[in-house]
Amino acid sequence: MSKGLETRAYTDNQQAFFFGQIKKMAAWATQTGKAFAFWREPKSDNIQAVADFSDKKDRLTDQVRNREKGFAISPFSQNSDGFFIKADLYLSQNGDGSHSEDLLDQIFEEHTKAPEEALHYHLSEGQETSTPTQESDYKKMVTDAVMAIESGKFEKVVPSKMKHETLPDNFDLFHTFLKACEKYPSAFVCVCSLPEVGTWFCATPEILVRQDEEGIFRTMALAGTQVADPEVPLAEIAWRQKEIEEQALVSRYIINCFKKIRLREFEEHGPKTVRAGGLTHLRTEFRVDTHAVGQPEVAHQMLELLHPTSAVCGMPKKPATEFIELHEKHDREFFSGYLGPSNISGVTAAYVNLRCMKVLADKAMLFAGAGVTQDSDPEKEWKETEAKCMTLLNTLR
Ligand SMILES: C=C(O[C@@H]1C=C(C(=O)O)C=C[C@H]1O)C(=O)O
Repeated sequence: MSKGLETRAYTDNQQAFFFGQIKKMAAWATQTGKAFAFWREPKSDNIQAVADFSDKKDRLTDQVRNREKGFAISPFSQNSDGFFIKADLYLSQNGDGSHSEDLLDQIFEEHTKAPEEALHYHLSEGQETSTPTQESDYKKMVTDAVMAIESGKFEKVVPSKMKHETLPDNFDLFHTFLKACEKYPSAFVCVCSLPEVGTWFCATPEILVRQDEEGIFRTMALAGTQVADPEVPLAEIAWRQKEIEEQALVSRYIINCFKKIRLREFEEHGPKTVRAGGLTHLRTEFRVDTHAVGQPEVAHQMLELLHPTSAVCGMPKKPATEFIELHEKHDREFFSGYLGPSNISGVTAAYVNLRCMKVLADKAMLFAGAGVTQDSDPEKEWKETEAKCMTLLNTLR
């Protein structure tokens, strides 16, 4: 098992101390205009955090490739850059973060006294006015998508919606984060907060790329969705042709990307039915031993080629993107983009920003999409997006 996936027992004191540090970091960073992120990787209990000391955030360019330590967040649109949060400060619950208590207190100064308050986070201006997607508009979009598919414009598209939820009076983002960590042990749970962007929170089931310190590269084709019936064992869940084809398209897309970088030796496992919160999906996992195949740059190369995958955009990519740009009334911003740690404890990972929300002062903007193919039913796709939104709504209510 790689270093990032260890689990350890923490004493209550250790935990309270570490959680206090994260709260102090967030208070200091928010009040001084610094970017920060904290996260927990799937099947790990190690919460990690980074903060960038600079006032102006770097646009995401070559930092991941250049092996800089930090945290990357990239939007859905390929026309705008993401951001890179440098790990000037790195905290890790398992003790890998190498900052002494004194040094941290010095950095956080007056913020050291207020760790009991609700977690502070950056707010972005300008988005509060965008209106949530109406059910009728979403269904019309699905109908239009099916027509476009029938007329041969593309094979698959993933229309999305945006939904508002009022935050509870006693809302505490850190508490919500911990609740999501507990409820969704297999998800990548993350808070990413920048003055330029605002604050995003996700509990996503989807790895875009992950390469660990042993050089093992992973990605996955995740698509096809059903609301999980806890009574039915995973092995007994049946899939319709529609979902099987939809997921196979994503697998094919990934294999094509491997071909583009002339990578022939990869392991393919699946498709298998997997649970993600209250949902089940079909998933094929891909694994490459980058040392054995002599291609150490697979993660960087694949990141450029994969994003956005047909799981969140469609196939072929260009006409599907055009459909999304033309039909969706909201700006996806960082929804269905990617985010994750870069060169932290030997791990570089980008997860697809799904089951996510943008956190505002008194409300959240939730985002969800559903893969539309020729056989899609507008009612079913709408219900699927509602079910996807429940992942985070269940941590708020
Ligand atoms: C687009 C989303 O999820 C993606 C789309 C899926 C689908 O269409 O069945 C399933 C998993 C994800 O790859 C989302 O969660 O908003």
